[in-house]
Amino acid sequence: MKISIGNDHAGTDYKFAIVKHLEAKGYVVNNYGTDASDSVDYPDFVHPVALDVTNKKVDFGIIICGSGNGANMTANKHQEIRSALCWSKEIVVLARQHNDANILSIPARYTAVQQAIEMVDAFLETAFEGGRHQNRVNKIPVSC
Ligand SMILES: O=C(CO)[C@H](O)[C@H](O)COP(=O)(O)O
Repeated sequence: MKISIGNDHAGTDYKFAIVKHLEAKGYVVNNYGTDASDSVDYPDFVHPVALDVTNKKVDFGIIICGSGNGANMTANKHQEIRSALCWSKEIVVLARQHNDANILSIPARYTAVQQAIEMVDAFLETAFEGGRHQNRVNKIPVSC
C-alpha cells in the first residue's frame, strides 16, 4: 500500500515517527512534509498529498499540523478528497467505515505520538462499509 504524507513545522516529529512506523510495516511512503522545525505554511505541504490521492498515485494520505484544521481545510478543497480531522481511534474508524475518508488529518499539538500512530493504523486497516453510507458519500461533492 502506498501513502503520501505532509506536515508543517508543528507536525515534523510526528511525521518522522509515523513514517518510521509505516515503513517498518512495509508501506511505501511519499514524504511531502517539511523535515525541519522552521515555520512554514501548511497548504504548501498538503496540496501535494491531496493531488496524489486524487490522481490515485497512492491509496491514502496523512496530513499533520498543529490543530489539524488548516491541513484538513486545505485538503478538502480538492473535489475528490474526503479528509477527516480525527482525535481518537474511534473517530478514525467511523471516518473510514461511514465516510470513506481518503485522508487522515492529525492535530499534532493535541495528540500524543503513540495515539497518532494508533490512529494511522486504524485508518489504514479499516474498510468502508458502503451500503447506505455510499449514497451519502455520493452526495458530498458540490455539483452546482
Ligand atoms: O495548526 C495549524 C494550522 O491549522 C498550524 O500548525 C498552526 O497554525 C501553526 O502555528 P504557529 O505558526 O504559531 O506555529
